[in-house]
Amino acid sequence: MSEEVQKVSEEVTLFTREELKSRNTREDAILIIHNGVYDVTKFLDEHPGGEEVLLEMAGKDASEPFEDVSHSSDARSLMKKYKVGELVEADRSAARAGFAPAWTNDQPQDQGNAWSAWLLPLVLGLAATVIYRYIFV
Ligand code: HEM
Repeated sequence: MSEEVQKVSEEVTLFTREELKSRNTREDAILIIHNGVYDVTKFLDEHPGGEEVLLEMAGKDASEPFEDVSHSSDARSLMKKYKVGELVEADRSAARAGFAPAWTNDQPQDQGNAWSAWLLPLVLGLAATVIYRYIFV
């Protein structure tokens, strides 16, 4: 089992962003999506969103526009068919914006906000109590 995994990982072709830059033509179109490298040359005609958008992003990182469109799970499994490799470690982007759970990075910030969220009602409550006592007692 572990041997099999080893074998698969050895077969992954690694690319640098630099060498992919020039692969932006109708005859040779690649996309970078979430650190994966996709050869979409044969997919240009079939893409439901049209070939223009793919050609516009060819040779570049299309992670953001890909997520902006909210592609279906069908689209996500279809893209596996066009995967030809991955970016070298040094060129990978750390954030997988579209896939990151919302709570991962925001937690400390949320806790900070929780404090100020408590403070305002507390001060307003105290002020209301003081005013009430001043007027009615
Ligand atoms: C290998 C990469 C890609 C695959 C396999 C793919 C696949 C698909 C599929 C199957 C659809 C039909 C709707 C759906 O199922 O979500 C679609 C729609 C679309 N895609 Fe892609 N796509 C890819 C990359 C991109 C990129 C990089 C962009 C933008 C630069 C893009 C822009 C669009 C647009 C604008 C639509 C039309 C949405 C609509 O009409 O509602 N796609 N794509």
